[in-house]
Amino acid sequence: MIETEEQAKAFVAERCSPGALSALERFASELLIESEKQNLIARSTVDTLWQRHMADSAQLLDHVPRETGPWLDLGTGAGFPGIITAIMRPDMPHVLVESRGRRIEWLERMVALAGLENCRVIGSRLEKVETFEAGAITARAFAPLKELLDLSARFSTDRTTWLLPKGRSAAQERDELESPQRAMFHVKQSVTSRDAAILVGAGRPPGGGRK
Ligand SMILES: C[S@@+](CC[C@H](N)C(=O)[O-])C[C@H]1O[C@@H](n2cnc3c(N)ncnc32)[C@H](O)[C@@H]1O
Repeated sequence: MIETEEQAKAFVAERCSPGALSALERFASELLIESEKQNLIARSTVDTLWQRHMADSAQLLDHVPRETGPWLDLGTGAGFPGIITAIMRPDMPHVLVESRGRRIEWLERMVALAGLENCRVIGSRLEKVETFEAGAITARAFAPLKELLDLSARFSTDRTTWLLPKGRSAAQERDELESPQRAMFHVKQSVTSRDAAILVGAGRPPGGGRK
C-alpha cells in the first residue's frame, strides 16, 4: 500500500520514462497553480496529490494489456486519470471527454504543454460524442455505475477493458447490477487507499455496445 508522497512518486516513476515523469511533475505543479483559480481537486488532497491523484490514476495501467487502445476517459475534469495515462503511454491514443468550459480549457492547455500528440480533448457532454470503438474505458468519479454503463456502453466492444476507480462503493455498485452486467466486473484493491477499489471489467454490457 502506498503510504507517502515519495512512495507514490516512485510507483509512478517505475511505470514510465524519465521524460514522462518530468511531464507529470510539470502537470502537478501547474495543477496546484490552477487550483487557486478553479475548483479542480479537493483542498484536502493538495498535500497528497501524488497519492490521491497521480498514482491513483497510474495504477490503472497495471490492469490492462499493454497494447490496449484507444483509451476513452469519461469526465476527465482536472485530468484524472486520462491526462496521466496519456503522458505515461505516449504510444496509446487517448480521447478525453469533459463538458465544463473552464475544465476543457485547462485540459487543452495541459495537452499542449506536454505536447501530447496521442491525446484529444472533446469538449462536450458524452451523450453528444460520436460513437467509436474504445479499447479501454476509464472513468473516475464520473457517475454511478449503472448510469455510467448506460451512457457509455455504445463505445464498448467484446474487447473493451473497463477501469473504474470507485472508492468505497465499488463492490456495492457492482452487486447492484443485473446479473449479466455484474459478471463483467471484478473488484481490485486500490494501491492508494485500503478503503478504495477499482472495478475492472471486460467486454460490452449485454444489450449495449457494439459487436
Ligand atoms: C467529479 S468530477 C471528476 C473529475 C476527474 N475524473 C477526477 O477524478 O478528478 C466529474 C467530471 O465529469 C464531468 N461530467 C459529468 N457529466 C458529464 C457528461 N455527461 N459528459 C461529459 N463530462 C461530464 C464534470 O464536468 C466533471 O468535470
